[in-house]
Amino acid sequence: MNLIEIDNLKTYYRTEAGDVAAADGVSLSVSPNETLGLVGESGSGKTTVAKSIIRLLPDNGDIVSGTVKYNGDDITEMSMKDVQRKIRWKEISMIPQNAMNGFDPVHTVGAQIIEAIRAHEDDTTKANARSRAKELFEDLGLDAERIDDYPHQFSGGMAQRAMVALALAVNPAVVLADEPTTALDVVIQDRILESISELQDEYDTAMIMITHDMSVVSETCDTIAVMYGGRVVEVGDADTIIKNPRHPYTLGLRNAFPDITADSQELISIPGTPPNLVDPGEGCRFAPRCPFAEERCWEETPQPEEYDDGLVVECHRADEAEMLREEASKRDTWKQAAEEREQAVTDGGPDE
Ligand SMILES: Nc1ncnc2c1ncn2[C@@H]1O[C@H](COP(=O)(O)OP(=O)(O)OP(=O)(O)O)[C@@H](O)[C@H]1O
Repeated sequence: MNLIEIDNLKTYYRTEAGDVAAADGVSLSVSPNETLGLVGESGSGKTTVAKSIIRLLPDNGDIVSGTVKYNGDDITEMSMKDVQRKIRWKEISMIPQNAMNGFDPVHTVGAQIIEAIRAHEDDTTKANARSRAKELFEDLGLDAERIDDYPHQFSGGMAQRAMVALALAVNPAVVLADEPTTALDVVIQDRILESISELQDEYDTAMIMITHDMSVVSETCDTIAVMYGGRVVEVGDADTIIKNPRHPYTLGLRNAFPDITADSQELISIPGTPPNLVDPGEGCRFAPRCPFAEERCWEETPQPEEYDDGLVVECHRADEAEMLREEASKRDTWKQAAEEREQAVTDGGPDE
């Protein structure tokens, strides 16, 4: 049974330029003990999806349609009071992008973890909560004595680990981890990911791991959802997505982290820029950057389709995956497409 079930979620930000369709019809699900990796370039809508789940959107952000069900209850329909009392932190916790911002600077880190534990478990004594906080610190490779330090006394990596401790302290059913290891060195990154997965096994926690780094997801995730321009363009089993994806965008992303695949050694970035989410228009949002775009890709928005490898993909040409994989592994494919596009823009300019 799915713990979290997101169906056709649309979350928009109101701006002077118009509504930014940051999540534009996102459907996803997560079950207990599953780790779902949410990947995609900056601005693709990953954080928006996570913040929508626990209703932590900024003032100009609105869930305009769709549902987010937790254990069958639609979080989007709950009063904010109920979300705060019953869901946020207790059932679903979030490790934010910048851990330092997650802590209150005037209280010690330990005091904040102890308070979180006691706020959700009325019968836990302070001493018990304290020993649990210390245990978590140790699990995460932190010196247990440091729980009496203030947040500013921690380095970035330590604060990040302490944030993981805080997020896990209340044994939530779901943890939303937003780039939990960005800006940390590789050794600490590995250690954090390892600790998270150990604790996850112990408590059967489900996790949504947001990252732009394909190598992080390859190590930790069971399922991967690839976001582009506010939509999930490809989702399925992590191994399959990493080794044999179908969407050209995933193929492009994979090229940027060549160490995760044996057959592509070159580091190739995807030329072009992400779409404008104020008025994305008809057609595939990736078409302007896609080396394989045909006429219909510009005109018809591809709908999600499931293939026999279990992948659900939004691409008109996903059934030609073998050819796409072969061609996408060549630098020239991306370079030529970008050059042709540039030429078309020049040719198509206003007539003098
Ligand atoms: N408060 C806001 N007001 C207006 N637009 C916003 C706001 N927050 C985010 N956006 C826009 O919504 C889109 C999705 O942003 P989001 O932060 O969800 O993406 P992301 O994939 O998590 O990126 P990153 O990895 O940089 O966090 C982007 O175009 C972003 O500029």
